[in-house]
Amino acid sequence: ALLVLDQVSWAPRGGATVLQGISLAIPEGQVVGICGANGAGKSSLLRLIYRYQRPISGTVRLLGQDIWALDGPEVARRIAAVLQEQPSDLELTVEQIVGLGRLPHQRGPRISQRDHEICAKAMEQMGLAALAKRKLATLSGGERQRAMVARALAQEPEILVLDEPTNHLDIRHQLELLALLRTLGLTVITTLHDLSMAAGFADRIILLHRGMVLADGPPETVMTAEHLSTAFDICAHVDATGARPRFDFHL
Ligand SMILES: Nc1ncnc2c1ncn2[C@@H]1O[C@H](COP(=O)(O)OP(=O)(O)OP(=O)(O)O)[C@@H](O)[C@H]1O
Repeated sequence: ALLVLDQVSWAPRGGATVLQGISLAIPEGQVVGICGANGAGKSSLLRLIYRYQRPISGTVRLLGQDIWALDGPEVARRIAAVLQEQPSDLELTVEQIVGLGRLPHQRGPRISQRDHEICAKAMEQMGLAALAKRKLATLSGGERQRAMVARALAQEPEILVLDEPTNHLDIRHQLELLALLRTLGLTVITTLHDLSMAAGFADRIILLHRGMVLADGPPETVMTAEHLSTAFDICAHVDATGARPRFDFHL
């Protein structure tokens, strides 16, 4: 497997355990959706994977190597994270933001022709070519979100980690983004709140519940009425007779 989490636990300093005993092996090219209730630990799990937070026990390994034994730029060349934009990003133009994705690859201060081409392609893929000179502050929420994805693509990673990438996107742009993510041939690990979207998109769903893996596997085995009722503390009904599962939820 490309990425292996072995008995990983995490807690904030002095705080209660947020993630406990997480073991996963993610093969190259797999598209993984992480689902679960608010506070289940989805974003915390992603932060361990893109090496922002260190597990308190267990290891996260990339091709057998503990990611904490790799240096920062090496991790950044191999794992890119798409997060919500930061306030400091807002004054930058789209092409500057996307250019930041090339930083871990640059040897000197100069941006090469190849870097330019890679950034142009990433902006093109995300439908941002016409917005290249615009400051992020002037863009709509969806356009900003697409700029953050373009930056990650410019990083040319092996693993793309995304935290709620469909936030702010209208339904067409949600479908387009998920379709694009599938065509990249990358290993994709993303949190998704929309269960129908997750079921239609991911090869594999990891359903978290109170910091532990409640279910892990193909959408049809994970998205059962029983699992969803437990994970979200609701009454779930799943109609699995069609091409895609249909969900019906009530309290
Ligand atoms: N740095 C931190 N310090 C204290 N508590 C934290 C920290 N990071 C996360 N937590 C707590 O850990 C739990 C899981 O948070 P996390 O953001 O991973 O959940 P999530 O599943 O992504 O939730 P949501 O769907 O609401 O985004 C929450 O109770 C949160 O308050």
